[in-house]
Amino acid sequence: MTLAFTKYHGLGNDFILLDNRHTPEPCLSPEQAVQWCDRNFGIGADGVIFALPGQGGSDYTMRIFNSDGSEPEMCGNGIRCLARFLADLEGVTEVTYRIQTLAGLIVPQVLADGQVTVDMGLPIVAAGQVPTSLGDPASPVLDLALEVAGQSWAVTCVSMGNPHCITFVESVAAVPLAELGPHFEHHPVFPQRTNTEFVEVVSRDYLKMRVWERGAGITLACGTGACASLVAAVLTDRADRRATLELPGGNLAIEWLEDTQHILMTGPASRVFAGTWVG
Ligand SMILES: N[C@@H](CCC[C@H](N)C(=O)O)C(=O)O
Repeated sequence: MTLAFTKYHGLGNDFILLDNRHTPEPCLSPEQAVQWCDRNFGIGADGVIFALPGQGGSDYTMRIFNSDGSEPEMCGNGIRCLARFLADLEGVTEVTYRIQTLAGLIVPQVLADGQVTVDMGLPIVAAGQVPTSLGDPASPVLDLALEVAGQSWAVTCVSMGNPHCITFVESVAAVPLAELGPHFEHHPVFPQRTNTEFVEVVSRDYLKMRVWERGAGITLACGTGACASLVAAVLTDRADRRATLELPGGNLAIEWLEDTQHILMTGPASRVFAGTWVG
């Protein structure tokens, strides 16, 4: 099979972008996505993103397969990369897209300075919709005790269309992420698994975050995770509604708007190389 692809990253969270605008189904299977994401035997990436035709009035549709082949509902760094990819294909430098995703309609705006601002929609905090079996299904999970790997953690759960479990710690550098991540990801209280963020509050407008992603493991950044972490920090009175989220791969600006209750995320999206798969 011969197929053209382009590699992008958002703060080191890297993706293979495929121009799939002419057919409604992804051109790769989940199994092929696993092969393409392999960093030794394939191209190497945290996921594969498909630019599909629009539906229901949207300009385009985004679908994504994680590097383990699972399909998440949304991807924050990924949708910035998709917006940049589409702008590059269309030869424009400033544009706003309406993108349909499994998490609903998401609106990225490509800016002239190279940044991309995304209206990430509404956060979801009712436990039953994250989803988690922790606490009362109709209420938020805020600093609830959860036993993981023989230790009790105070967790807060937020969905940005995909599930996130946020734990506030004194030092993110001290967290044994590779050891703890799989235990959180596959914990029985998360029926669809979960992304797992550890957050250190530097100030009410500056948070440090590290992430173990569902279906991808440790990544350098997670856009939906940064949004979920800001929401968790506001709900537990640790942060204000606008903050910088410092990730190992760089910084994101996140704001939870008072009027619409939508989350805005601003950050870069970088094109790295284009190639042809000949496997
Ligand atoms: N890194 C992404 C999240 C990608 C999906 C995640 N692994 C999941 O399965 O929910 C982001 O930037 O949001």
